[in-house]
Formats: sequence, C-alpha cells, structure tokens
Amino acid sequence: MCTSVSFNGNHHYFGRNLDLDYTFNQEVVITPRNVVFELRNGQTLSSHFAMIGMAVISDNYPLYFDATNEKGLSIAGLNYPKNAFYQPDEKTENSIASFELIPYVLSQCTTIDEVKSLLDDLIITDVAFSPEFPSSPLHWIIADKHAAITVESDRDGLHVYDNPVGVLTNNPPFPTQLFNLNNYRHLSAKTSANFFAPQLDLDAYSNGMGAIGLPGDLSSMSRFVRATFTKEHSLKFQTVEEDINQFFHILSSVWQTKGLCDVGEEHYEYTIYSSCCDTDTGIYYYKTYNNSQISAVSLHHENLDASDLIHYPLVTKTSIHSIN
Ligand SMILES: C[C@H](CCC(=O)NCCS(=O)(=O)O)[C@H]1CC[C@H]2[C@@H]3[C@H](O)C[C@@H]4C[C@H](O)CC[C@]4(C)[C@H]3C[C@H](O)[C@]12C
Repeated sequence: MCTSVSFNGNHHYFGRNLDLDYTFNQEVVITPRNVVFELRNGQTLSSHFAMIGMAVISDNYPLYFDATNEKGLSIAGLNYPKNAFYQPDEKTENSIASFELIPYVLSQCTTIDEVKSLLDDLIITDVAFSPEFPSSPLHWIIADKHAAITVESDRDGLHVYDNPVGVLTNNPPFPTQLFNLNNYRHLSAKTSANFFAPQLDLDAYSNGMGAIGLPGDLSSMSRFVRATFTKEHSLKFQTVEEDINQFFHILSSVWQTKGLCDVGEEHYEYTIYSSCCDTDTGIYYYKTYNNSQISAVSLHHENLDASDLIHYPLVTKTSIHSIN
C-alpha cells in the first residue's frame, strides 16, 4: 500500500508513503539536465529539466518511484494491481514504457495543463526495463501547485482524471475512490449536535467525536478517506518548517506499523519511507521506518548541467537526540 499527497502551505509540497513488505536499494537520485534518456520508442531526451526523487539506479538509469522537477511538477507511481493494463510494445512516437513515464513527463512539462496535452494520445506499453525489473502495475498522481491529476492505464485505454483532493492510494480505480468519499460527508473535525435522537440525552463525552466512523484500517480505500480527511482539515502555518512537519503528520495518519499488515509467509507490509518534496525549493525531505529524523537533499545544491546521475543513499539508522 502506498499513499501520496499534494499539499499547499507557504510552499507547495508533494510526497508519499512507500508501503511494501520488501525494500529495493532505493536512494535519493538527482537527474541533471544533460543525462540522456534513450526512450524505448527510439526517441532521445538529451537536454531536459532536472529532477529529484526516490529511485533505484539500474544500468545507470533512474527507475523513479516519485520525483519532482526543477519547475515544481511532481509525480508518484503507486501500486494498481489487477487494474493496470499496458499496451503491447508498439514503438510509435506516442508510446512509452511504464517505467519511462516519470522521466518522460518531468523532463519536458512545467504544469498540469502541459502534462494533459502530453498525455492526450499517449500509449503506455508493458515493455520491461530488464528481466530483473519487469513492468509493474501502477497508476500515477501528477501535481503542480495549482492542480493534480490521476493517470490510469486500464484495459479500455488511458484515463486522465482531475484529482480535486490531491491524494492517491491504490485500488480501486480513482473514480470509485472519489465516489466513496460521499459516504463520509457527515464526518467533521467538530463534535456535532445530537442529530441521532435529540429527545435522548446523548453526551458528547469526548473531543474528536465528529470523526467517529473515519475508517482506521490499512486498506487502500480506507487510507484514501483518512488521508483526504486529514489533509482537508490540516491547519496552515507561519513557516516552511512547520509545513514540512505537518506534511509528515498527514502522511503518518496512514502510516503502516510493522506487524499490522500480514501478507503471508511472515512478511509484513510497512512504511519503508515517507517523503515530502518542497517543490518551490527542490528540497527532498524524507524519513525511513527506523529513522524518524528528517533528512534532506537539495536539487539546487548540485551542478544541474551535469550529465551523470547524482545519488545519496538513505540515512536509515535510528537517530536519538540524547538530552542528558
Ligand atoms: C510497489 C511500489 C508501490 C508500493 C505500493 O503501492 N504498494 C501497495 C501494495 S497493495 O496495492 O496495497 O497491495 C512501486 C512504486 C514504484 C515502483 C517501482 C518504480 O516504478 C520503478 C521500477 C519500475 C520497473 O518497471 C519495475 C521496478 C520498479 C523499481 C518499480 C517497483 C515497484 O512497482 C514500485 C516500488
């Protein structure tokens, strides 16, 4: 399971929880402008926008999980099993492999409107990156500071949906996730009056009773509701530091603790990392399961005209600030 969020505060922030029962050798990877992307359709992207995000590097290629470009556009791939359907390889100008979508979009677009035009007649193919990395069933959230969209490649073709909540989890398809929010329209951050039976003396015995019924489980539909509710009620703050902290709190509302999601054979899905990219500054913040301290890598501290990938292994060791 995974959850991704786009959030506006003093700046715009984009990030995700990566929830899985195993981990890749992912790192924070910066792709400078002159790293050449040889697309599987034969096209070459040689001079493009720089990007930063979480990726596995294989054969000198950044297989991004989520990333943001120097223009503040962001994208994350989330699991979409049994529904993602990619077309067979066509090698036409408008076809790209699923693993290419993130660099393809971020290398050339600055806004959601530009992304929509780029995706207009796009075909996503099931071409594998390599035998080690076959194509995986994903859907994507793409966001700038003004809007977000969800991109789903289903059996009946490519769908680009406006995403008014700026949240994405996993199955079912996005329109159903959005529709399901109707079932929770009565939830509130305030404790409501007694509409149940005003003639009965029903006591508001606790704060927080307005959100009774907010689903607390880890299923993707429940996480979608919980992350959206949390984001929608989130306060705005004075400083960027407070925003970043708040962003991680939003993600922690759907955080997965080891042991709670048994996927069989003594494997447990858990939140491997949470990220928050400040898309205004290009600083990628993250926490890992064992290290709750926020680490940061800055896009603009690097030579963005370089032609080689820059990568920083994750800081995963628990860090404790001892006081005495
Ligand atoms: C599995 C990851 C998503 C986590 C998630 O959504 N889990 C939910 C599980 S469930 O629905 O609730 O069952 C996704 C996110 C990004 C994916 C990776 C990126 O797309 C980059 C490459 C792409 C290659 O085609 C496959 C390997 C890969 C390295 C992908 C492996 C895997 O599919 C990742 C890591």
